[in-house]
Amino acid sequence: MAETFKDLGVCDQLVEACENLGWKNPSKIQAEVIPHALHGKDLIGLAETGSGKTGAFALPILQALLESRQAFFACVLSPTRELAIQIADQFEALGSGFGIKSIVLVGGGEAAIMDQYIKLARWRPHIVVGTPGQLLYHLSNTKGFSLRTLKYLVLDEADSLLNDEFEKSIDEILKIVPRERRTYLFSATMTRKVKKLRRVCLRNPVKIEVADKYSTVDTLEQHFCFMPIMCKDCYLVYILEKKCGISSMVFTRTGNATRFIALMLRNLGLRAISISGKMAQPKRLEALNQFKAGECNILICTNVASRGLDIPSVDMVINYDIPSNPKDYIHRVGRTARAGRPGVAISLVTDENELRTFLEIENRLGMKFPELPFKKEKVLLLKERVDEAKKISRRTIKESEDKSKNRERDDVEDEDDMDEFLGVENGKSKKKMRK
Ligand SMILES: Nc1ncnc2c1ncn2[C@@H]1O[C@H](COP(=O)(O)OP(=O)(O)OP(=O)(O)O)[C@@H](O)[C@H]1O
Repeated sequence: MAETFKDLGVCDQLVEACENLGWKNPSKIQAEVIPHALHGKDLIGLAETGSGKTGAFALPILQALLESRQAFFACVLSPTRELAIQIADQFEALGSGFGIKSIVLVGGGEAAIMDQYIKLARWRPHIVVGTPGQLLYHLSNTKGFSLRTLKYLVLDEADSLLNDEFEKSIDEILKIVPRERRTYLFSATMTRKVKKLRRVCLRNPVKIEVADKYSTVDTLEQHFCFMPIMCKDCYLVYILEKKCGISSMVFTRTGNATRFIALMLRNLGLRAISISGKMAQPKRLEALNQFKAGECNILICTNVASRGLDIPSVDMVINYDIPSNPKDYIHRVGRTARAGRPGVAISLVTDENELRTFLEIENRLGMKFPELPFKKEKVLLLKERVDEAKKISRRTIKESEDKSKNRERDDVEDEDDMDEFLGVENGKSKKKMRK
């Protein structure tokens, strides 16, 4: 196997860019993928979380771009906004030294759309990274932006993008982009459903699997902990306090739970922050940046943060709620133990249902995880503090909900005053509009 990026055929400029990032040697997936990519092949790349898949597709695209520069040369699709931003950062880090421009097309309100609109029109970036919906929005609404000359299409987290949720938008995008292009699909968990893969119109793709279909990395220590649901928060706090100072991600099922748990932990003096799909984009980014910068060392999140996010400092992942399938488990726990580093994953199992799901996960991975030997009496010493913290969180949430209800009511009353002022007829039509 090739020892260096140069051996793989990577050009000197990009070898230097890799060195600047501290990438001395190619990772396994990079070593396998890059030569095929440089020979112009379509690719399906399957490798563990944190194994350098982004570099595996970014380097060949950048090399081709350096040979013939062109606006809107490549498009990378991602299922989440945060991942899209991260992929664009990687292209920038590797390519900005030679003037490669990339843009991120993700939702985030009118200001974001305007900013993207201006950049697309005036800047004409080489690399477009985005979520399918926002890319389609710009393809339909932004003058002068088209992917008619696109040379490379990448579906990162391809199995997620080929799911029902994105089916319509991906099909629309595939209709728009030229058939004469290179197509790359990458993920740590890939669909084997040929029908799904066929939709993407790959041409004699080379399939590179550096991992078994379902696997986690060797440097990840995995455990579970069984407890009655009533004590779950005490166990969470116990673990986080025991491992205080390290950086952790805690996964829950719902956005409401992320908010509640983050408040509870903060009331206990822990530096926690939450992120979920329910939050407005600027808040999501702000929370993520605070976590990345180490201002908060505990991120409470939903699956929105489970795929692709590369935050090297994450030491521990806690499944507060068990993920509903092995794939989600792999992506969640893959937020730690990245690029050869060590990491710990702990799953909190509270009832028979969760236990069944957890056993399924173990089966699919072909592993048995040890149970953490916590002394229940010791954990329950926390109960009073935790209950008090929960009470305060509930009150805080109720107060903020009441405040926003009052604000809404004030807005409606303001409109009613305006209706009165404008006359009944006008008022009626306004109310209709409001409905
Ligand atoms: N050749 C390399 N040498 C050292 N570090 C590398 C190399 N290639 C990539 N990395 C680093 O490894 C980390 C993980 O890379 P990346 O995010 O591309 O993983 P991934 O395989 O896409 O993971 P996931 O499946 O979770 O999306 C990043 O911090 C990246 O900078």
